[in-house]
Amino acid sequence: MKINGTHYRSLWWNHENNVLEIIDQRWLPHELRIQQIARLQDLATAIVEMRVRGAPLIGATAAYGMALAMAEDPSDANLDAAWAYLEKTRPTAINLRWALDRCRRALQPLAETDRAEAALTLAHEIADEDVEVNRRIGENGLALIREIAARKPAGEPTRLLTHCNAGWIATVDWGTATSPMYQAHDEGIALHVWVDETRPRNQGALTAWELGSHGVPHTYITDNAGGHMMQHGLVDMVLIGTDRTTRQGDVCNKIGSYLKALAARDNDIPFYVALPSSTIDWTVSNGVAEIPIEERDVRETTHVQGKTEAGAIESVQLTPDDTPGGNPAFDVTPNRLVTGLITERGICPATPEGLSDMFPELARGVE
Ligand SMILES: CSC[C@@H](O)[C@@H](O)C(=O)COP(=O)(O)O
Repeated sequence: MKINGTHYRSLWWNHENNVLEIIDQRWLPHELRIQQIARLQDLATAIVEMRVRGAPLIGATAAYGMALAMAEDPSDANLDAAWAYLEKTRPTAINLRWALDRCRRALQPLAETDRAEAALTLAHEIADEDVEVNRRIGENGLALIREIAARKPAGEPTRLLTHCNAGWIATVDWGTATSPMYQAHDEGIALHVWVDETRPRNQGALTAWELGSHGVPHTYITDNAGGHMMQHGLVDMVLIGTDRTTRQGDVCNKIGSYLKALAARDNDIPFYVALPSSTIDWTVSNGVAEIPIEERDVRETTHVQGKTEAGAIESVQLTPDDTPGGNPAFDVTPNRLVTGLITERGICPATPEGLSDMFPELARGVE
């Protein structure tokens, strides 16, 4: 999507210097900083520190990590070592393992001399595919928004609520939850998006920045405001992304998503989740019992980063000195609270049958 009129992806390969370039998201929305990455270790740090973040982008970044590793040492031992090293960078988003498995499967049978080039080609392929898949998710979600918009009184916008940042910078381009929003806006449908701040890391500020750059009307609200907005008829649909979706349709996403699903159910508001099939973990069923939830540094809860009046980006402490903090980064919304899953192939119910009918060949992979 565009930043100040220039089209960007969230990461790209610099062919001149043979390095990966990323947007370092720690400084957004206040500063656009690009980082060049030439070493596997730096790429892993970028994932751990959330310079790159969002499930699909983590997957694409990891594929470039495998390419950097193969350029350094294409041996079998290093192929396995790079897989293991990258796999432990973040535990919840399954796109990470999906991309690493795909790379290892493709590279293992090749001669060592061919691996570096093949790994880079594959990383480009994974990145390009992500863009196309998200564009299609947008088309499928757009059909839903059109239906809701058609029922609205003239002059009233369709009001969506989103949580976290499932936007273009959480993917290679388009985003998952935001892709239908961008496409609806571009088609001329009047939209208004309620953007949850998403404490503790405030990914809502990233979503607000994205939507603002594209001209989509939106309002940044506190995480606690959503239920109130729903009770007052101000939300037509909740639309979020996911980091891991189980084979029965449970959805693991940024902490706080579950509470929005509960409020949506209580108010009879459709709750949709947008995802590429690479976010489905066919090996797990019960999300609450089986998905590992990342526990992040408590400093993310006790401190907050923002821009001072003088324009400097600074971190300040919110809590008394030495306050113990807890920071589970994701939660699971059980499938019974999910109205539907918007995928690149279409919209399906969040049920075992819904998913296996939509992706029979993937579902069969573990049966
Ligand atoms: C298209 S991204 C979907 C999810 O990855 C997104 O909603 C999310 O939870 C991101 O978490 P983050 O911790 O910022 O990587």
